[in-house]
Amino acid sequence: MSGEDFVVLVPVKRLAVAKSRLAALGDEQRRALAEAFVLDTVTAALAAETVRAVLVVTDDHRLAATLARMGCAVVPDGVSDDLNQTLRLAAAEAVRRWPGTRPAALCADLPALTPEALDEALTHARGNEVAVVADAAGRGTTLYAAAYDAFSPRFGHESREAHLAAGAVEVDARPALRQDVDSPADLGGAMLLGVGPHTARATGRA
Ligand SMILES: Nc1nc2c(ncn2[C@@H]2O[C@H](COP(=O)(O)OP(=O)(O)OP(=O)(O)O)[C@@H](O)[C@H]2O)c(=O)[nH]1
Ligand SMILES: C=C(OP(=O)(O)O)C(=O)O
Repeated sequence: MSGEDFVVLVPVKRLAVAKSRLAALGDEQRRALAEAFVLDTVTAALAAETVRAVLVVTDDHRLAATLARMGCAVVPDGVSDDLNQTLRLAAAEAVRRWPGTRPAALCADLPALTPEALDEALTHARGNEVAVVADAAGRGTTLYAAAYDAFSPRFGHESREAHLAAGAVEVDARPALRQDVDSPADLGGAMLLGVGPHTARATGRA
């Protein structure tokens, strides 16, 4: 598992509009959960042994300040409303700042993520030009890691299939890395796995 050779790129939508599929929980709770998921996700990524740096991409200025205090590098979106192009630009910035590293895009809604789960998947990813981890539903993608020259993510609708069709290799991962939270039911799944402290507080479990 040795070698801090990955820069983890974490895209984060502005909290005012993030996690719209949790709107039924009320605006305050939607926002609190969206923030808690980000904080638990980056806490795990920062602690992973294979990770040289965590580069968060966000236009949320208040959250950016919090994340910088935690030890993340933060850049604004390169373009508006185009997650994949924003990630490509962030990958270029990552390789410029940390030469010799590989970019890996990680979704920001993984409150059960552990450093060990991320290390294990990135270790498997290392042997492939492009590697992905599917979300718990088997339709989306939680992690996309690629050599810089091949870095061309296709996050969005049915992204697992889109990534595989473009030649990515799917790597095994623990549930902690696959359980993204898009809906209230997904939150139940993450709670069963065990969530990080921010999400535990936001759900009243801490
Ligand atoms: N920086 C940035 N991050 C984005 C953007 N769109 C989505 N993301 C992030 O990309 C990941 C997947 O996002 P989505 O599923 O599209 O959005 P979400 O906020 O998680 O959930 P919904 O609003 O319910 O779709 C999450 O980490 C988002 O925060 C964007 O335009 N800019
Ligand atoms: C954008 C994606 O995430 P979500 O499952 O959160 O929509 C995706 O899986 O490609």
